[in-house]
Amino acid sequence: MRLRNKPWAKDKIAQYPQYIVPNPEEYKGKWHEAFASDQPLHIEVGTGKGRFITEMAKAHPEINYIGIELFDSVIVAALDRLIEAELPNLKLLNVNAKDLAKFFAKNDVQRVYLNFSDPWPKKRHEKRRLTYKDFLKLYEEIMTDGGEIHFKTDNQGLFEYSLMSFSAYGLLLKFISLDLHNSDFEGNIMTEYEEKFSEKGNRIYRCEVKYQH
Ligand SMILES: C[S@@+](CC[C@H](N)C(=O)[O-])C[C@H]1O[C@@H](n2cnc3c(N)ncnc32)[C@H](O)[C@@H]1O
Repeated sequence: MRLRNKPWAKDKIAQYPQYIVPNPEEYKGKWHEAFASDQPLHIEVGTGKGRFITEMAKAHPEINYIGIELFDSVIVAALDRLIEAELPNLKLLNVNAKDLAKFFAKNDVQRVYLNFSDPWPKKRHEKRRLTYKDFLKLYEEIMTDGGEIHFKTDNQGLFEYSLMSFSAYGLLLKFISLDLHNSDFEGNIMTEYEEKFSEKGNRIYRCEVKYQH
């Protein structure tokens, strides 16, 4: 079933401007004002129902987090988690990642998380993949020099494509696991999709890459 934006979700989102920022362009270059703290900022692009970003914010109060999700009918589930957890270091944006440069300036962000991004397997949809070169350029435009992308997926085709895309862009590979759940990687936080796919027996791939300037 295709997820669409829903009026009931819009109404709910409008009630919580302290959690789902209604005017993110106003914080471009000054996100510390939105958080009232100058901590590093990590964002998750395609946050879905928000389990990963909420648990990360609980585990790392010294980092500020923003979860970015296109569909309001999905982000309301992340909003419910945030209302429950009342975390001062987490905010959500109901926007399209292709507009990231409208909301973030160079040096605003230290790290981008991509978890179980939609694979868009058809070649003609390559530009929609969140690891396509145009997105890598966009992340570079909003990150500090040496900023990192942490990426995980169960989709072997998307993982292989992304490794090639990272390499072609000149990103430095810092970490790779071809079977995350059978590795000694510590501190993994499961996303909703990760739980679903690993219960089916799918292998989880993970890598960390770094911009070199
Ligand atoms: C397959 S789901 C994974 C959700 C979550 N990260 C997880 O692992 O459970 C991918 C999510 O990314 C969102 N998404 C895809 N393209 C996006 C874009 N351009 N901007 C914002 N969100 C996007 C989708 O709406 C969807 O909720």
